[in-house]
Amino acid sequence: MAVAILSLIGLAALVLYTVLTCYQNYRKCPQFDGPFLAKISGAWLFFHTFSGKLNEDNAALLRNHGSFVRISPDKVVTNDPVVLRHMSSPRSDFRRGTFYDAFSTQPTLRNVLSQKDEKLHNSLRSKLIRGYSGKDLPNLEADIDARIADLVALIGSECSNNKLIDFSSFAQYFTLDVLTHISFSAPVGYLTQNRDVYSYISKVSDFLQVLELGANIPTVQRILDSVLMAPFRPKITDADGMGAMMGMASKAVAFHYAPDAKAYPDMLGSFIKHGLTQQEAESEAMVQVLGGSDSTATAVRMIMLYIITHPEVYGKCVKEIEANESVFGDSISSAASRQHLPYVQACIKEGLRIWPPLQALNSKLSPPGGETVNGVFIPGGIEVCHNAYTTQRRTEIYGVDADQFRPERWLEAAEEAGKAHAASIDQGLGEDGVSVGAGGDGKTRLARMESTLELIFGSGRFGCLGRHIALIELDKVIPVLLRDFGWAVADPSRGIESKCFGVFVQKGMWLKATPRRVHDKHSE
Ligand code: HEM
Repeated sequence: MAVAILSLIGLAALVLYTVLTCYQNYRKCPQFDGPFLAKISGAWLFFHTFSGKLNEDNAALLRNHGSFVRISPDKVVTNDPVVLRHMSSPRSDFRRGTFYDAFSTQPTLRNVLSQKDEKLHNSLRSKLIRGYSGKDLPNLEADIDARIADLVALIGSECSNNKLIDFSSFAQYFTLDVLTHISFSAPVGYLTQNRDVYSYISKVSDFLQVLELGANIPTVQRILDSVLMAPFRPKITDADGMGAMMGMASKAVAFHYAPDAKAYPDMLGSFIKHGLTQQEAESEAMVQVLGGSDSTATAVRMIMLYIITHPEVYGKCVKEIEANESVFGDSISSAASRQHLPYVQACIKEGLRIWPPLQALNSKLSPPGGETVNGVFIPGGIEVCHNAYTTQRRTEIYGVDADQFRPERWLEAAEEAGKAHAASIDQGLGEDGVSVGAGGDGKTRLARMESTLELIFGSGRFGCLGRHIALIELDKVIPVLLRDFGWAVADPSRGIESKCFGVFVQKGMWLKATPRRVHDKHSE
């Protein structure tokens, strides 16, 4: 009897505690609407992150509830460009949210992506900026050309064996080889070996789901950072996966820091020149690979997929490239692509818009007293997250057909603004690497579209450092692939399998390629 009474009291206490916690959670920002479960606990966000389609679920909520929706007790998601730009602007009191805690390769060592202290972040950024902006990389384009030549040679050899191409893998082989080449002067050779070296891609794909759960749910991150999890963390001695890639980066760093090492004209060489320590360099090397390979691979895949599945668009691209054949060599420079291929450039922009390659929450924390931004009061201590999918489909910015892939919108807006064609989106990066987007207020439709598109790379003091490199890759590789091969989706009933864990895990993009041009392999 006594046991039964004690159990009942215990149960009642538990119920009371749960109810009080849920009520306290609810009170944090009751003014924002959202699913009931999200207002009282982190469960909604946990399950929707786990599902691999949080981006779409948040998009559906934003379509129903307006520009702010609550997705956990202290998190709201938005697609308001004014708010997004404000939070990252140099003088804003918003800070990085808990999201960024997940991106340290070791719990105690912060890198540029995970550093939340503003001063330390600024100082780190200033040491990295010349490497990322390409200013210290005299061979940047030539190195990318060499890897494009490998990609073309690989596709050519698969064609001659009459094989279908798994373009989802090839796109990532390409971006991994480019990044390891320009970062450490040592491409891994994914393309030449035509295989997932270190099983990096397959293992990291599984790891991304855990990474995203940690980024979105602080309790999960605390568990991942605990000593209990230490044995399961990637180590540089691992034979495969992320650990093996860290091992490779660590060797490259040691090589660069050796007492008798020469000054290499690569990103690591630039970081050393600007004062990065060896330990910091190891951590930054992994940010480059993790931050830059999946995102750019998704961009290459989706831009290609949208072009080749829109016959009229595809035809116009090929016509434009053929008309300019005489100005290109085997490779196509970024400048030539931007100057001579306005329609292809519009396709690149439209592809990045319709499918932003990174759709993570990138939460920013409101200042202690709260702040009113664009007419909305955000209480203190609330994390404001981004939904890139719907930001890039805002009809008042892109037009009523914003849900459609229609590259012409960029050329029409440019004509309206009295320009020959829409500029590349790589135009707004200041000397210090802080984006200087116009904001769009009172500007032409083109300026509003461009400054909104820029948000796919973040903005202001947190804007993507690798944007310039990613855009050069796209300027070059998309026209070369369209010039050198004819493309068709192998199974029209299936395009690509995609899961979103902030970055996309994409598989099964089977294409049929047909050579259109005889070319020599022109690598290195
Ligand atoms: C199309 C490709 C890419 C997209 C869409 C993209 C997007 C982004 C976004 C949204 C952020 C976070 C912004 C924020 O926190 O608010 C970011 C940060 C970052 N990205 Fe990229 N990125 C791309 C390619 C790359 C590449 C190729 C590299 C490396 C070469 C790279 C390196 C970085 C770094 C280092 C940061 C952290 C910057 C900082 O904290 O100051 N990214 N990127």
